[in-house]
Amino acid sequence: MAGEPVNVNEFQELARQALPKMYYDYYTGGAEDQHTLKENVESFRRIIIRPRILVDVSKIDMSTTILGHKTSAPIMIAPTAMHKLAHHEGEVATARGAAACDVIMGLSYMSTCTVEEVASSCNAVRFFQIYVYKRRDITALMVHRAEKNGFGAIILTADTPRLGRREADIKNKVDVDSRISFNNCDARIHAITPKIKFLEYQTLRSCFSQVMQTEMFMLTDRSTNKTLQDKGSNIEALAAGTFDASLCWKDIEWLKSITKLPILIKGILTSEDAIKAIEAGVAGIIVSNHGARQLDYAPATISVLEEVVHAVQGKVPVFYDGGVRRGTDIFKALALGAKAVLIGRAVIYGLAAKGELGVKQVIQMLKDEFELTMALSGCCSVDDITRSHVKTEKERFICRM
Ligand SMILES: Cc1cc2nc3c(=O)[nH]c(=O)nc-3n(C[C@H](O)[C@H](O)[C@H](O)COP(=O)(O)O)c2cc1C
Ligand SMILES: CCCCC(=O)C(=O)O
Repeated sequence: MAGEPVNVNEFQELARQALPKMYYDYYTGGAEDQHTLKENVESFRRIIIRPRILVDVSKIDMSTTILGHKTSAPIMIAPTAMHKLAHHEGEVATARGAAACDVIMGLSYMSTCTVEEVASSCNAVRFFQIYVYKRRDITALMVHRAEKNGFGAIILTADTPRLGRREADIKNKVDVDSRISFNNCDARIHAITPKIKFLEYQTLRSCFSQVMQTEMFMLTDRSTNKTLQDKGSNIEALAAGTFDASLCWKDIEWLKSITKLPILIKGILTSEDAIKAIEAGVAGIIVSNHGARQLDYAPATISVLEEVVHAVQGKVPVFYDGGVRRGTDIFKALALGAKAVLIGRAVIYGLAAKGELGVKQVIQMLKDEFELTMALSGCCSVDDITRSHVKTEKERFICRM
């Protein structure tokens, strides 16, 4: 590619060049046929913007407030795992990029920098995403560490009782570089499980096999005594061994009992679940299909946003993620009722291409595109963006009838 990247797709190409194939595939991939993966992006293309003209757009204000935090634009960093696979500075670089652009940083439970490192690296407003482990005590400790380190909310990811089937990862037998470990987990294990304090976490692989003895991970197929790594995705195996597939609605009560932080629930795709989430007392909903990495043939996220927004009736803010690659996508999601969007892969592409600078450039690019979209649509503030600014495919179809 000649010159500097001018859009997210060009950053994706730089990331492809920068990363070992195994990691690039992990970051970009979706589940099974990757039908939903394509639809997440394609469905945005089928929504048309209805611009208004002759509005004074000489001043555009993109800022908004998310759970009481003022932010420069309705954009957050989605929690995504293991940023050190993309860049040696990992989540610290991502958080600094977010801080530089004055947007909120979502930190993954499966991060390769600790909550303490991220907290001390910059002043980004940060939310902490959790998976709930079979070992609830471990998850509780992670929540307390996030709380102690000034995180502003807990994002409970609720669409991952098991990891989706990502076939590239299976083929690649995706594994993690031996210099990298889930630092958050390491520190946590040392802190709360004195019995295994003596263990050396030299490599992630040895971490896996050692921790297996504590029955947190079950990386060994007991019938053949072969590690799963010989068979398929190590990341899937990690999730299978640690994530609590019995997690259900009543557990939100448990989460509320261990933290005062507001809880956002991530992974809602239906009005039924949106209503349950409100009944459970969450502070906000993230409409998400996990970047199409979980259930293939789940709906494209943008196609169900409005259903959820209607069910929620303004009781809590509704956030959106999935397939956002352009400022116009952000505009469309807001027009359909989202308070803000979370950006997953696009940020990783920036990180892989250029570290902190790349994260900053990707977010800035999306902000610039969004600002231009607002101006060309006749919207001066995010509150000016209304449902009448877009037409969905269904509405266009009805018009033709
Ligand atoms: C490589 C990768 C890792 C992810 N890891 C996590 C994670 O650790 N926790 C989580 O809740 N979601 C995770 N997600 C899902 C994102 O938070 C988000 O829902 C998704 O990336 C949004 O779609 P997009 O990538 O098209 O923007 C991950 C997504 C990707 C692509
Ligand atoms: C065990 C790590 C899971 C990270 C994740 O959520 C994803 O890859 O989508």
